[in-house]
Amino acid sequence: MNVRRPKIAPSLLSADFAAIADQIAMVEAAGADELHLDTMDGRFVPNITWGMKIVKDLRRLTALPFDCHLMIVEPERYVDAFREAGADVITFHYEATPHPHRLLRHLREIGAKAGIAINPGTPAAMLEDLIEEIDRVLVMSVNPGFGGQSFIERALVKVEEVRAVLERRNPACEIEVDGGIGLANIERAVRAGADVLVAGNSVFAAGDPPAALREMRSRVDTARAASR
Ligand SMILES: O=C(CO)[C@@H](O)[C@H](O)COP(=O)(O)O
Repeated sequence: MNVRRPKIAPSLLSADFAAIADQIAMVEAAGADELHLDTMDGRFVPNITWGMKIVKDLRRLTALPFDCHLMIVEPERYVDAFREAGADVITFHYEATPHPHRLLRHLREIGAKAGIAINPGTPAAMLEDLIEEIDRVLVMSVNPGFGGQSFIERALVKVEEVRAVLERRNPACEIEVDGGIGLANIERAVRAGADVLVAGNSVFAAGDPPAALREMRSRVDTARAASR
């Protein structure tokens, strides 16, 4: 049974980068467990965000773990640089490389937590031969590329499927859910088996972001206690 305390990871994609130091300090003070940093290349996804330089500069602002989600083609070309820039968890997309097994092993070799993400159209079963190599499975609950999209309910079934396999073969591995997470679904995501909840717009676009984060924290803890 999974008894870990779920983590909440505000997604900086939705933050105001003109005031990024304040935005990070705000979510850190409100209890964020880690920060989610989305790198997009305009090829794997239609949007473009930031690279290693930004990660390296942000690293100086906080000791919170950095969860770097690479929505890029050929992620193997860049993971070492993201690690050197300060990434703690590096998550690449199953759909973005022909060699996910090799890349997962490499991530552990360079001292990163090895994360792998699956798009809404990718079945959980595609991870079957990788399970023991993974530290974190990221189940996308929107199609990657943009913040503020609607949550795809089917993702919860996928979280349950992944949790069932992990319980048998790799119980230390975490499950992260990313996209459209907010008060309407965060408890259900925890009950399905999620350990890490990424929240972009539901935190940074809220009228009172610290209050929104604290409410999520409270609901997440209640949901985990009830599912024990
Ligand atoms: O990876 C992505 C989007 O592709 C996410 O990390 C978003 O940043 C989540 O934002 P919200 O859906 O929570 O607003």
